[in-house]
Amino acid sequence: MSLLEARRVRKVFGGGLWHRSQVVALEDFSIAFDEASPSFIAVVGESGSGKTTLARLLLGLLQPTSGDVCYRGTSLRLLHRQGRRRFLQEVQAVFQDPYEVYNPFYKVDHVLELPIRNFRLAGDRRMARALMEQALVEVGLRVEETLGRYPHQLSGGQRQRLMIARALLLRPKVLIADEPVSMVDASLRATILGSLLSLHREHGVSVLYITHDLTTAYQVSHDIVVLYRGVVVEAGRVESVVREPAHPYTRLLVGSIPLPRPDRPWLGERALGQPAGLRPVGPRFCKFVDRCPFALPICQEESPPLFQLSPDRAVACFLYREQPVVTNDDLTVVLRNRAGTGAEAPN
Ligand SMILES: Nc1ncnc2c1ncn2[C@@H]1O[C@H](COP(=O)(O)OP(=O)(O)OP(=O)(O)O)[C@@H](O)[C@H]1O
Repeated sequence: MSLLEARRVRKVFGGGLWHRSQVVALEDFSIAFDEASPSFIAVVGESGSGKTTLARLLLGLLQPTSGDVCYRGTSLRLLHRQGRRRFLQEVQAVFQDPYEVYNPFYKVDHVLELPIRNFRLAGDRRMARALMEQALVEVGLRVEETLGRYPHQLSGGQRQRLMIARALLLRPKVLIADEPVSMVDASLRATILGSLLSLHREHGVSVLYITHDLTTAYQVSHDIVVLYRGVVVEAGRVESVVREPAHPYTRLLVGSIPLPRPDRPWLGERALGQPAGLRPVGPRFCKFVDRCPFALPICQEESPPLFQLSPDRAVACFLYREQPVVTNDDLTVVLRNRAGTGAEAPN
């Protein structure tokens, strides 16, 4: 049984009488995190692709329109008090702007004291202090420069690392990190991502790293899921997806970033070619059809299922329709087939 699992989760916003205003933020998304085999998965996509919606669904902050999110086999909707408490401890989040989490009237110590108290992590004050100091050191923060200060007295990067320290304190099994480094500068970015990596490697925490930035996803994650307008277009080992992108959208993404790849010239959007000029026909279609230079007539009227390119690689594109279809579009099958666990060194 998975620790945390999304099963064909779909989220539609808006609606009511005005169906035209509906937005399908996420379409039939499945993913699983196993306790025995921790993973480090990046979810990458441009603005509006459904990344934050996915994070909020997995954290139980949003209800799926259909499908379900389960924690240790039980739907989040049906968790009772004790199960919910365990979920809140084992599944932690780090968000883009940690400032919102802080109460400006309390010293930042409060952020660490609260979970220690709520989850009874320490027997006395001395033990609580030791736990706090240990967590700070683990994310590279100096105790004397952090404790005793107010939130505004810390830098954005320090506040973000403090949130990771808080997550670490609770010894979670899964960490959902939604754009954790998009607000910090390049040097801190490496430190924060390093903190996430050591959480994963040294404490066996599964990390879902949500980002619009393919470069950092490539640097830290083991697997990658590429989202385009709420749909998974490609998934697999980050190494193979980035080196040999299969979906035209992934090719576009990879071509638009200056990866440190001397063997591959920077491509840019034009290198992919002009869109084929096909438009959707009817209610179902490939979401990328209007931008795709390789679009086929079938892309106008059917949404492609995930085709399995190799045991650990899948792509939702009719260019690969000769390949077997992944049953139920179940990504978990593909990501579980990864050659090793996240414990091995990523790139
Ligand atoms: N509460 C909401 N009500 C209506 N529409 C919403 C709501 N939340 C998200 N959406 C829509 O759902 C889609 C996916 O949004 P989401 O925030 O998940 O994307 P994202 O990939 O995280 O984008 P960004 O990188 O800009 O944060 C978007 O079209 C967005 O406008």
